[in-house]
Amino acid sequence: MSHGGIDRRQTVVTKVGQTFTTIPATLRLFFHDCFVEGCDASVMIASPNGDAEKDAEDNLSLAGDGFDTVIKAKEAVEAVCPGVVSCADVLAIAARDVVAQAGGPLFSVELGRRDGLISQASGVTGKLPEPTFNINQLNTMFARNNLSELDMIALSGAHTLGFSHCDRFAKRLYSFSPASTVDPSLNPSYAQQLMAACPQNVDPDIAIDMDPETPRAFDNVYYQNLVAGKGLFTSDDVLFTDSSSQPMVNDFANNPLNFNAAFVTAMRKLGRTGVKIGNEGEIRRDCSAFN
Ligand code: HEM
Ligand SMILES: [Ca+2]
Ligand SMILES: [Ca+2]
Repeated sequence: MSHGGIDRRQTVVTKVGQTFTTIPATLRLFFHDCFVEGCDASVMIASPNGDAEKDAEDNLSLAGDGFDTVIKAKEAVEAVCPGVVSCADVLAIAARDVVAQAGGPLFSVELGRRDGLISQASGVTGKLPEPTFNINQLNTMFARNNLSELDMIALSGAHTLGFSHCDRFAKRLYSFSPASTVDPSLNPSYAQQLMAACPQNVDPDIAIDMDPETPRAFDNVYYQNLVAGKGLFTSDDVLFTDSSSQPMVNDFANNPLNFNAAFVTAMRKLGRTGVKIGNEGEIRRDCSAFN
């Protein structure tokens, strides 16, 4: 591998050493980039007017450590071979690297993406899944990005890592339905645990581990949690409660290697979403600004 590759990888390793959040933040950033305008680093653009993709409501919870990782890794690459590797490719590689650093599968990523020329907050509306989505809404949105139900279930396994703010699931604890304030599909002791961590009117900055068992390990415990009624969002929970997707959740819960293989396949497919070539894009010098 070139020195550019070594320096770039070292940048990610150093950043993870400084803060664990680097790992989930970078993985989620890749997903949010690919689902809006394709994998083109459109999510990285900073606008002085606060109207870029990253300013959209659905992107405000993207942790700064993800952006920081990509900007630093790109600088390391740029120092050795300027103008060759796009920010979109650096983001895809960084997402791969953080999965491996958390103990997940190692895999190669396809390269050659160009960086996009558009980044608008208004363009995000309706492109990203909501935690309240049911299985049909999830399947429809992933299918629009050429991802199958199996890919969707495997990619949801990213929730084996990282944090969520309380407001994203509070309704399941306090105002689920007229018949039951707590979502009956939640494991009762898990619901208690969530209520203790997220009392009503909690500080909106409080975030909790999405995987209550192994929050720092990229593993198949996410699926074991779903089987146990410990899926944090409705969009997680439905993967097990829906009869069409339940067999795949059981398989991933029981066979970590099947999960790893499906995750790698789905990440590669995700990385092909709306890829730009030639004059459809550019190789940005600075990931946060158009050239
Ligand atoms: C299936 C539909 C999905 C929904 C509805 C969803 C929704 C969410 C929500 C609401 C959060 C919490 C954000 C916060 O409060 O800070 C979150 C976090 C996260 N999501 Fe997803 N997500 C989905 C799929 C994915 C996919 C496909 C990936 C990556 C492959 C991903 C990776 C992550 C990661 C790593 C975090 C933790 C971020 C952090 O700790 O900074 N998610 N997701
Ligand atoms: Ca994008
Ligand atoms: Ca885990």
